[in-house]
Amino acid sequence: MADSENQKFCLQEVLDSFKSCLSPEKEIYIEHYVYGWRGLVKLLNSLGSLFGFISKDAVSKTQILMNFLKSENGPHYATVQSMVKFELDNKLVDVDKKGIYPESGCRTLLRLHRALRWLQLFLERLRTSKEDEKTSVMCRDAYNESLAQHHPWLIRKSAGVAFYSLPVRPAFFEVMNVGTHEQVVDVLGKAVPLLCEVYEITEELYQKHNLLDLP
Ligand SMILES: CCCCCCCC/C=C\CCCCCCCC(=O)N[C@@H](COP(=O)(O)O)[C@H](O)/C=C/CCCCCCCCCCCCC
Repeated sequence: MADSENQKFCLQEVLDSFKSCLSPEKEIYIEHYVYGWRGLVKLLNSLGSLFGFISKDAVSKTQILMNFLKSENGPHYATVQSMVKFELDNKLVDVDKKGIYPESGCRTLLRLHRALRWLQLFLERLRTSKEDEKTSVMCRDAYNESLAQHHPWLIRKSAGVAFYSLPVRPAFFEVMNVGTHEQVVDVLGKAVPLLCEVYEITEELYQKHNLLDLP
């Protein structure tokens, strides 16, 4: 595991990464998008071994994208928009069924994009919840409304078991590392619309190119 994934989680840092990933022309910089996810993985790693399989998958997907960025084709992977154009123009995406490009940038980012919807729904629930509401229920409901539709039975069951071990809301707010609970709610109020914007831009782009069901 990279050192950065062992460091202390800070919600503000994650927010800053997702903020930096949007260009003035509303292009999405993959590097900052990946930093945002890596920041979130720090929190996941602090939640215990039941979340290990989720963390492993998130790390592997961010690593695939980073490897593209560092490759000789790196400049084509600067933004989600340029990646989509490059991979489609050069037929580097398995569009209908898995084939010779099982780890294309487009399908890898799609998995994180779907997870971003879960995150958005979960954070909005956290933000508007009352002190005694269960984080496991908020997380499960957000998951069922989003990612679960794309996961097989075994993953859904394992995720469900992990959710039960989530800390209670006040403890979760402490882990965010941004100060008082009012401050956490305030930062969440900024984070949710930002994640929503990044999500919508990607969703529209993928829809336009028929990429929303990549195998
Ligand atoms: C203020 C922050 C509070 C929230 C912090 C959340 C921290 C979450 C960090 C990372 C989220 C994990 C992202 C997971 C990406 C999953 C991508 C995916 O769908 N992968 C599946 C399909 O991939 P392929 O097989 O097609 O390559 C893969 O099969 C999935 C494997 C792992 C299971 C994913 C379950 C995701 C559950 C949602 C995350 C729950 C984390 C709860 C922490 C509060």
